[in-house]
Amino acid sequence: MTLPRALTIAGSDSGGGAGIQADLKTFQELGAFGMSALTAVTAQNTQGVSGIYEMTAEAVARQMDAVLEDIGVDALKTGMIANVEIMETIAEKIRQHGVGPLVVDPVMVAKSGHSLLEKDARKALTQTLLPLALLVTPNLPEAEILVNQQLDTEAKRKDGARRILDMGASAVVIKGGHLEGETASDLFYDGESFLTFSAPRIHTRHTHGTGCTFSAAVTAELAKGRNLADAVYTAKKFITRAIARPLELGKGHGPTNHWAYNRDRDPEGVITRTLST
Ligand SMILES: Nc1ncnc2c1ncn2[C@@H]1O[C@H](COP(=O)(O)OP(=O)(O)O)[C@@H](O)[C@H]1O
Ligand SMILES: Cc1ncc(COP(=O)(O)OP(=O)(O)O)c(N)n1
Repeated sequence: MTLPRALTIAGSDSGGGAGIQADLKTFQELGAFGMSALTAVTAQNTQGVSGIYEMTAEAVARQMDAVLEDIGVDALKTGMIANVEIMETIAEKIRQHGVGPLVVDPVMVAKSGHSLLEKDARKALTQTLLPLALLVTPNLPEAEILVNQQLDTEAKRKDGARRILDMGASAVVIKGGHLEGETASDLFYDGESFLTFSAPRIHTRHTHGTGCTFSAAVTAELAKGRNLADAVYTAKKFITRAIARPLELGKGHGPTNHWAYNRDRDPEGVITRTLST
């Protein structure tokens, strides 16, 4: 038996809702064999981050070599990267091993407000990893930082998406979890067409790790050989179901429910995919 192989290069969330833990749970639920290269250990729960312990760049390089020289990957993603040295090492290893497709989740700040990427590393992201990415998945504040502009209208978000592609990524999804309104709409652009993936907004405080889970789901689907737009559609279904059935864990912003996707079917037609110019 063979399984599609997916690698996450990201930080550990001791609370299990985001980071490596969310990625591996998502890979498993979507039928991919999950592997990891740890960039940092965080002491974290539903109430926030109380400690960050970065790996050395050497440790990240050795983990990637170990996986890529032996097992190989069908798709990979990055999440929390912590600092410029680790970022440059990851880019170098991806080029050296010639692996892809790559999904870059440009994690900068946790919802609890804690910084997960040093400020000087934000600029480095556009020069190192974005040019290697098949897809980059910023949330709205991250997209605004990448293009250094407020993206408070759809027209501005489309312009922002074009500018992110100018930085070298092949496609982008600007995620809509931070938008106001009754739908959670994610804007996809691949240089040819804009697609909006929308789902009803779920009113819950348990949205810790939504971005990690979403990008991991895209990665698992790419590992299976799905095309990019279909991979994003499945990821949207996965995250919507995971948010819709909260586990009510912890005293703060609890994790989403990775278990729900395969066991708790949403009504047909909840996710819409709209083409626009
Ligand atoms: N309350 C919500 N209801 C429905 N979907 C949501 C909600 N919050 C986030 N999402 C979806 O979860 C995914 C992750 O988005 P977002 O929360 O913006 O990312 P991040 O965790 O990186 O801030 C997107 O598909 C977004 O539309
Ligand atoms: C270790 C680690 N990595 C990434 C995040 C950010 O996760 P995200 O999916 O953006 O969700 P929130 O934390 O913003 O809810 C993290 N917190 N920890």
